[in-house]
Amino acid sequence: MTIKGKKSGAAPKKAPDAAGAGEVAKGAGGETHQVAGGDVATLTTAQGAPVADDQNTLRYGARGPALMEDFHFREKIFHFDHERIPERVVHARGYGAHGYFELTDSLADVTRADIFQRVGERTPAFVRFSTVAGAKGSFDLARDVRGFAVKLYTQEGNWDLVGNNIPVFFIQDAIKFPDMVHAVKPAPDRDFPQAQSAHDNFWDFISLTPESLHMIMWVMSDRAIPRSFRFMEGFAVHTFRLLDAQGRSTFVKFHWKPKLRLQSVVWNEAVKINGADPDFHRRDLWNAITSGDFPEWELGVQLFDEAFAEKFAFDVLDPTKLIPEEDVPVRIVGRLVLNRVVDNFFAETEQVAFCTQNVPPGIDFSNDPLLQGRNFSYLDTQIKRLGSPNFTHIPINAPKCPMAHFQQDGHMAMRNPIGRANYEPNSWGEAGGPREDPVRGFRSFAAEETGPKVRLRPESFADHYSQARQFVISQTPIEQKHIGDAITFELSKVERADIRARVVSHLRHIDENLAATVANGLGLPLPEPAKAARPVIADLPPSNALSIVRNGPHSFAGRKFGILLTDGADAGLFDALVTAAEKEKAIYEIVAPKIGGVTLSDGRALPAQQKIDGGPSVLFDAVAVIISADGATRLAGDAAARDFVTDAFAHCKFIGYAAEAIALFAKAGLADDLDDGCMVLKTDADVDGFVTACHALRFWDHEAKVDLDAGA
Ligand code: HEM
Repeated sequence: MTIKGKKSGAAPKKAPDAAGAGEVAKGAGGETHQVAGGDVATLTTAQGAPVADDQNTLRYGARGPALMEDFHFREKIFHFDHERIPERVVHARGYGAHGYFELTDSLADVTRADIFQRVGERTPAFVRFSTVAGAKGSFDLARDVRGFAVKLYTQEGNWDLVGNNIPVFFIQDAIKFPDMVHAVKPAPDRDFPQAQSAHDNFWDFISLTPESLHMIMWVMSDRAIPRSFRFMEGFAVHTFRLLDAQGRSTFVKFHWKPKLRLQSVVWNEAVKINGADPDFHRRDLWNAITSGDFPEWELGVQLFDEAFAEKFAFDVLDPTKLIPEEDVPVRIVGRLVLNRVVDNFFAETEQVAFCTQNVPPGIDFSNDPLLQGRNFSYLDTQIKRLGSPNFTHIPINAPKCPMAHFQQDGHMAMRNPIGRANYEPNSWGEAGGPREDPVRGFRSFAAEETGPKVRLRPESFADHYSQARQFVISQTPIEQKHIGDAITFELSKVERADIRARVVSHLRHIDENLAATVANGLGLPLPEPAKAARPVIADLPPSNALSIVRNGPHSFAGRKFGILLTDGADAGLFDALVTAAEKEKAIYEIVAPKIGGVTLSDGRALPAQQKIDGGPSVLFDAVAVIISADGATRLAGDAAARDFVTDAFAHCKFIGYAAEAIALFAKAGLADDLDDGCMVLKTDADVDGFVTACHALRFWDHEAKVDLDAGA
């Protein structure tokens, strides 16, 4: 059959490109052709052949069928069809950045690890933060543990500190990990709820796994809804070993402490942030780094020996227990600075592969059964996820130190050993490739182990409640209230009443007030206490290090003001606020009725960063409402503007306002509630006072005035 049509490849007419990319031409169908030339590169196929037309498939006649001969189309579509790889089975949603670790205090006395020898030396680092349960496309403010995985490219091999923002874990033995993860992920029949633990399966598992109760207290606290990655701690959780040149061992727990100190949001706010900006945490990290405000953490170590381990009330191999900082102080030995965003999300953040077994000489494992299982799991899952054992060839995973080995071939091998010898021992002398190094090489701690081969949980792991209790009593009253609210909320989503009651039966061992609050919030008779495997140690002292509020920021640096402006807003007040904010190293965004901005009282035009309905107050740490009388009257009729102030109030944020704003507060129902957390701004001194007040985390008194949670 003959199909009539125009010849393909007729050159379109060119004109300068409005988008600034060379010349632009319109094709016969009106489609846009941007044309290479000057500094603009030529588009090619993956084989390097220059492409003439990327808008039209090759076809027989303008309206005829596509031709199989079109290698450019086939290559482009086939590659697109294969773009996806499996997401991580846990921690699927994550965000990474580059930086460095700098040693500030040598650990040469206890370890031969090269990274800990020379004060002032910098080691390149890559960090990936994540949520655990949600899919890759879920939202940032899920109530969840945050992953805090650090890859340190040391001169003696990559060291991965694959941690979380919580120092303990749900389970004591890795064999329970698939069950725990299945339970928290969406139910297999209905595939919901997404990125949430508030459902029957999760709480069923928890209620039958009392070892998880300590971790549960952390996850129900505000630790699980951090303000941003920049304001959270990181922990490697397990007890590791440091080994010196003689092979002597010191136990160690690793901590990351944020320079900006700790800050979280409140639950009602988290729920709204997820709607307003599901990328809240990743955007925050990206913006901080690209604006030069580099996030920073200190690396701390808790060092202890066998003698301490023997006398400690819990087993140091039990990952559901922490060692209070009051018992073993955290020694700061270095700092981690994130100073470069990725060039490409997939190439770096998605393809990075952390693994607990990646340790350099001088660092070693303990017998923690969770750690031992992790060492197996990560490598296995990454071969599946990245498709080949050669994922170590991907630049983000490759060591930055010299390396040589005889591993070869496999899918996507990028650098096979060169030369004739691909085995050892061999007779090829210097050309024979690498050899062992008994001095520099990795050596395991020569632990002497005895005992029968058994499946047996040690009795020293049997105390499930004492540290959970210690965590709760270490919180300030507002933080304790949040824990109660969170458990009540989560259990209110659990359909089976017996599961709700079983959870409360555990809480009775942790804190009777907490158990009573939750039971009351659920409308549940207080159940009998669960059968405890070990009596609770009720007199563990509170630890200040466990509270966020007690470790909150000392300034407003790195935090964000939302400044609501209208036309005619007081220019002097605005300038004073900006000056104070900049002095504080704070960030601010202008929120206005129109994204085009406002005209201030002195006639100056200012663009806005947010339109009022796209910039709710949940996106800010504190707000200022600098609006004219006319603006206040107009905004009083706008639901988004009213929400801006009522939410800021309900979420205990400091509010600074121009006197003219009162009409908006009145309409929002707040006029009678304005208290010390709401400051009228008239003078520069008022503005300074407001910014200083904002140093505190929140003005918690507001929470008593608003009914955020029916269970409270
Ligand atoms: C203290 C307990 C644990 C912590 C702190 C932890 C932490 C993490 C972190 C931070 C990630 C994300 C890494 C990244 O950003 O790519 C991750 C991923 C993962 N974890 Fe864990 N995890 C723990 C327990 C476990 C256990 C017990 C297992 C299995 C036995 C496990 C298996 C995995 C797997 C399979 C991945 C996905 C890795 C990948 O696809 O690259 N984790 N974990």
